[in-house]
Amino acid sequence: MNVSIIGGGGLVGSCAAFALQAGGIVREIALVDVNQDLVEGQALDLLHGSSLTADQKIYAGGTELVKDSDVIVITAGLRRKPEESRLDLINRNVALFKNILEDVKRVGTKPGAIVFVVSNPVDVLTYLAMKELGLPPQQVIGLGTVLDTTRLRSMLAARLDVPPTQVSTLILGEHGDSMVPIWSAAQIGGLPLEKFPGCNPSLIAEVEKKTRGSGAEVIKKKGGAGFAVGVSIADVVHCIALDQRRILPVSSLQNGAFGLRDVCISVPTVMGRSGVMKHLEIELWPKEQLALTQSGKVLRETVDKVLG
Ligand SMILES: NC(=O)C1=CN([C@@H]2O[C@H](COP(=O)(O)OP(=O)(O)OC[C@H]3O[C@@H](n4cnc5c(N)ncnc54)[C@H](O)[C@@H]3O)[C@@H](O)[C@H]2O)C=CC1
Ligand SMILES: CC(=O)C(=O)O
Repeated sequence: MNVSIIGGGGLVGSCAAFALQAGGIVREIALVDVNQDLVEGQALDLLHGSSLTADQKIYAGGTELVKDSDVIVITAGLRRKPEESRLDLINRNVALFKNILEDVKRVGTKPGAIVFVVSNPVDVLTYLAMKELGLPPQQVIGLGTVLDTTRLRSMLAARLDVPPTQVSTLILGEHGDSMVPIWSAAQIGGLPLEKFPGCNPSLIAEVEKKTRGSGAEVIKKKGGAGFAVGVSIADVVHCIALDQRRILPVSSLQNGAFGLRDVCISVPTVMGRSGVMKHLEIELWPKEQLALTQSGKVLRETVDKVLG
């Protein structure tokens, strides 16, 4: 498995590369960035630790490297400011992103390669990538609400003093202001969250509020998310590499699940070596379904504006 990261010199791209190195599952990690010195420095720094991690090839170069990749991760792009929404970034990031897609098209991709978008606004840019690259929709995904979901799980675990890996909750919808926590399906160690000792509605509301604001909080305090988004990206790449067929809230083109159509948005998605294998639909609480429908509408309207 050969993975390239376009934007690999930046914070998100380099943290993803480090998480992939620590994971030791993928064989090659290629870092691509317009900032040559920075990306060469990142690759060198990673390479220096490779005798203590796994037998991987790690190197930097230009966009031509993506033609040999099984997964092409795109993290290149501008960061939002703390007071900006992810959708506000659209005006600043679309032109840059279209140039990257042109470059990828020019060098070409391997048959079956998965394009994995992380740059924001991720759902809109995933749709753009799917349209511009002309790849089958199952081969184009976005990180969607994978990061939001791990943030929610981790903060709920800390608040209830339980191991984070025992928390099973999900956020669906937009990676942005209209994200939808699915409390109806939340469990801890197989027990329903609402009956879990110490849990109550005000604790749930507090954790939800913290999760919604956590991206902006990290930007304000350290400039942008790195470690958590890095491990989130690696988790999705490992699921693809090992054909694990796990259910992940990645963003992908919808064709009817939860009433969502012609929009890239996060729903429970079975992910394997071929990319998106299946979208799973369950009955939600009516207010959750309504919020998911609304989230899809927000994204559809933005896509209409961007694509004219
Ligand atoms: N989907 C998600 O959950 C998350 C998405 N993000 C998004 O990821 C993106 C990157 O964030 P950071 O890494 O913090 O920014 P950064 O500024 O640290 O890195 C961006 C990198 O992209 C490179 N770049 C710019 N244009 C390029 C091009 N045409 N080709 C190749 N490389 C290019 C820059 O040289 C820079 O190294 C932002 O859009 C941010 O909003 C960040 C965190 C979470
Ligand atoms: C930047 C961003 O999207 C986040 O940290 O959630």
